[in-house]
Amino acid sequence: MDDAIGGRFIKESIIGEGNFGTVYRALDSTNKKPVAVKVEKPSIDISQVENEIRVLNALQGNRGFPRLIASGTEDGSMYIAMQLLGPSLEEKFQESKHLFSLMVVLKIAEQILSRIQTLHNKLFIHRDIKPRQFLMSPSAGSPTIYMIDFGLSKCYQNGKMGLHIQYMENRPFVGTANYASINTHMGIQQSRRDDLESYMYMLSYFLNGSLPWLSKDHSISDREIRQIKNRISVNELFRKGPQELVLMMAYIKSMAFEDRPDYDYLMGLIKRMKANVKVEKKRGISTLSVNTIEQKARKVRKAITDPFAEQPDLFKTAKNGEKNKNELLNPGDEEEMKPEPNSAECMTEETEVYPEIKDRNILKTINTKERPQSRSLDIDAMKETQKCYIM
Ligand SMILES: Nc1ncnc2c1ncn2[C@@H]1O[C@H](COP(=O)(O)OP(=O)(O)OP(=O)(O)O)[C@@H](O)[C@H]1O
Repeated sequence: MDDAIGGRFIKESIIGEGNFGTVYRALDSTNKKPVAVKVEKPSIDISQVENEIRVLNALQGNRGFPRLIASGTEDGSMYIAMQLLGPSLEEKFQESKHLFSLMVVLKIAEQILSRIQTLHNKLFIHRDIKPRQFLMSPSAGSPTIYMIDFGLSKCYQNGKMGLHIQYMENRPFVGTANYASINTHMGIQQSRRDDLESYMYMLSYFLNGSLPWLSKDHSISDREIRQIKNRISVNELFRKGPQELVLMMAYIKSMAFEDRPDYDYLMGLIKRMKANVKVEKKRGISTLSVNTIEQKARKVRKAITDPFAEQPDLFKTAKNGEKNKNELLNPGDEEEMKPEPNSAECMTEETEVYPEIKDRNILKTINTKERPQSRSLDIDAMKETQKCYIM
């Protein structure tokens, strides 16, 4: 028991090592059940785990977020014990040789949008959306995808009046370059729209098997990634998918800094694509048939300039009760999509809940194993997050 974290969690193996700590598979000595324990590196000046605990606390009881079991300090490092989850979407994607069917991508899209909506309803933005942050359910056959890693999350609503955080420029980079929004690259304060832009890059990655700025030898700089993102058209990014994906991206790119995303609009587009895939599958048409996509593209392209415009009814809806034969996710995930109630869970207090951060000029830029990526710790932003008082 000497080696047990917090005198309770017996380390079994390392399941993940991030920039800011190590995640262990451990045994909870109180009930002999396996858990995941994240222990922060002692060298971290500002505790991301502390931030993560606050956000995860607010999310407890919502589907698709790991259960918080315990937290504390071990040898001066913060730790968090949580529900043990399965492999990440990145691992699943690599296992399937970078090939997900369109239906699988759409099911992933549906679940992740729901997770983002829940997080946003709790008044937090994630700021590091990428395939590694989504883990499969630990039990085989369960369709639930979990969102993890809230170390960089931030409250986007300030003050008791519920005011949105202010638009700012020259912000230090926070996130992962490959999936960061263009505005994040440009140093613009992140808001809900940026989580959604990262989400769309993730969907493009799953659909195309890669992203135009991913380089195998990690030789590309963050600046070059931003330049390619700026250059590439939305049509190109989703050339292998239905044009609804282009509409989704066009809508997200049209959002203003403080805008509340229209999650229903986005979810509606995903559902329409899913229904169409089912119809096409029944008719024996490949869901990635270029001709089919081109035909639809011609009808939809006109509408792209106005993402709110009434769209032509491109897709017939699937018959009720139609069975879904899918490879990665099982039937029943519609159940997952029950709208999350709107609730305000983070509020700033005029007095700070956590101690003043002394050195405001520290900026850490830490490169991950998966270069080209950078993930930085923004002290000012962390301070703001620390001011988010969770009721
Ligand atoms: N609850 C969990 N169950 C199972 N595995 C987990 C769990 N939480 C994290 N992991 C694994 O540990 C890895 C690192 O976790 P996490 O992303 O939370 O840490 P991090 O230090 O912030 O990492 P990074 O800097 O790479 O984002 C994850 O990619 C995942 O594989």
